[in-house]
Amino acid sequence: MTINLSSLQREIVELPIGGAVQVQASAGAGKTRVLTERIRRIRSERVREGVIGLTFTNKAADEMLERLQSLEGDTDTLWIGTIHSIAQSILEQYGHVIGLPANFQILERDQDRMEIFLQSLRDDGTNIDEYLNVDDSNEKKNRTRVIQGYMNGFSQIKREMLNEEEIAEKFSENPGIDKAYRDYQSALILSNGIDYEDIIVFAHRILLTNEWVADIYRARYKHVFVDEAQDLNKIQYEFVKAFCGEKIKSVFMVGDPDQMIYGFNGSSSEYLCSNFVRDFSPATYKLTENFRSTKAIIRAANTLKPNSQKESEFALDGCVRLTDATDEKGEAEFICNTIKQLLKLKTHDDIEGDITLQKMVVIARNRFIFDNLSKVLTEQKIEFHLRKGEHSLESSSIFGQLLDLGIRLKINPKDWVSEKKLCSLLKIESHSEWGGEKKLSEIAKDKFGLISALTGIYASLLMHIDSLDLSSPNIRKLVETFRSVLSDSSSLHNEDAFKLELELSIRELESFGTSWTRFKKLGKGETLSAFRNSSSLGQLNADVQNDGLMLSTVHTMKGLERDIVFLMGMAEGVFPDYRATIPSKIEEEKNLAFVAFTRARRWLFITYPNERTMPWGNTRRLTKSRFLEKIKSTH
Ligand SMILES: Nc1ncnc2c1ncn2[C@@H]1O[C@H](COP(=O)(O)OP(=O)(O)OP(=O)(O)O)[C@@H](O)[C@H]1O
Repeated sequence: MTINLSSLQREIVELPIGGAVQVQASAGAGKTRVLTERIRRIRSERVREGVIGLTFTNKAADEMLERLQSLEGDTDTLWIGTIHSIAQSILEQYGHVIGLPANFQILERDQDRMEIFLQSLRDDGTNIDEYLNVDDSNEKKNRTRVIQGYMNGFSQIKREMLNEEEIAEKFSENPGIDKAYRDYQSALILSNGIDYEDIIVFAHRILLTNEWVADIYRARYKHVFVDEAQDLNKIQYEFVKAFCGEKIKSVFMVGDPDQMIYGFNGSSSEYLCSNFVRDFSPATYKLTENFRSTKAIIRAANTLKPNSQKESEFALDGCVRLTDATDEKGEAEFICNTIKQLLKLKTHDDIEGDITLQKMVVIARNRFIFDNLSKVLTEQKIEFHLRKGEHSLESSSIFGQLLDLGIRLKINPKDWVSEKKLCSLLKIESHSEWGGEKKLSEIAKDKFGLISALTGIYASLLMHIDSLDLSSPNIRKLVETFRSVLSDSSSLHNEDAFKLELELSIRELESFGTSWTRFKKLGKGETLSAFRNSSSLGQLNADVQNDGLMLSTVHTMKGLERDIVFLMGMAEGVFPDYRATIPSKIEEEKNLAFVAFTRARRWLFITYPNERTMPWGNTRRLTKSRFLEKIKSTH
């Protein structure tokens, strides 16, 4: 297969193999194309040398794999995944060398990590429950925010690899944080849990302190690629560096500083632009030709980031339209009507093939902006779906929750957070403060306080989970058994609530089964623990049928493109977000707006309402977003 490459793109792909390369490329300049083509070239010339490709999202990893699908050769030495999943797999293999238990579990929910923190405070004699137990709801919120502030601090300490002195300096207004942090870490370890940041922190530690482990990987993978490298944070960058050590020099990083949108996660384009240059002395390239968008869109993007991109030789004129509406409903109606007109138009010289809903997307700064639009789309019978983020939805039926909690407990009996939740769901006494003693089958024999026609099924579910073989669980049998048990229960009651709960239980059981099938198909492992951790990292989300018009936040639209883009809610306070008050935050909002504009291939419709209804009923005047100051509608 031959792929079009510009002469500069080709030059990068053809660079001698072995050295480091940095590519800074603007939106639509073909970053992903250059990266995958270079991997293809290395794979064809150095058949035996493994390649590792690091991305930030599972979607990006899947897309890269798809583009490389036709590659010949040993696929065992092509390892494409998110930084987290690759680090996690190092932990699964070699966690023991730094004392990590084999059944460690990723605590992906904020709420679970918070529970661990609260317990560590209780153990330290702090009466945290009394502190949080206040009647005044505002005060309660404030106090919860204080606790959340600590949790954010812990993440920052890990991400930025702060030592004691640096912690004292950074958190000078909160001198207790260092001790709270150490207590939190001990409590996490006691429950065999690790949090997201720990995945990278621990993998980094393994590679740094055990050269022999790092050498095993380095013997296999000789070339490292990092996509969207503008989003690296410190620990992630250091992880890549530790992976390479002195032996791997062939490191290819590509990114666009104008699209750095994860500042809240400690990301900084400095790692791509400065640290990488300092540590690896790469050949450096800049790609500015935008192959994706029409002239009108490139002009609009350049109003935000002057001279960031050039039109490609073949760029069409395209169009950008700015429209305001009286209120949010008016804005939603305008979008719906325009969509209908476009569909009626059927074809246009600017668009290849028919104009369809699949060629369009509506983007907004946050998902709440879609409320009015969703209503109007439903009324007008226009099919749509909201693009989901990376993380799987939590179960909501009791059966689904028990399945999840039961499996967590089966893997890790020390997981007292799950035990507490499971007991509270079944309305039984928690066995002990710290859990870990009671087996699921014993819990199943308890007299549940939960009144439901399904309690017998819940008990047998726990027994069944308890009997699973940890190293090779028969999940298919579990799913089949309970699908038929649940289906047979439909005649037990006629109430709507019961039927709905039953339906949801079956759906959640089936999606659990689908995740297992995906886990096996992707060859992610055999054990129950690997299955759960893979699921925590969002690697097993089923490819849901996404029909009709896509609605997406800017963050979930990153890296994607559509012929026709609607960007709605472009008013001050919404975009930029009202919380962005300092210059660096405003700059990041501008990067987000830049990402939003540049998702469009042909036409961009930007809208904003002049008035907004607040949740308590009042209305508020809105003004046009500062990011539209220099935008002029084209016709
Ligand atoms: N040399 C080329 N000739 C024609 N089209 C190209 C060329 N290079 C890239 N493209 C097309 O331009 C679009 C953008 O490419 P790609 O997605 O690789 O860019 P990107 O730099 O990763 O974009 P972004 O960062 O904005 O998501 C794609 O539709 C791609 O097929």
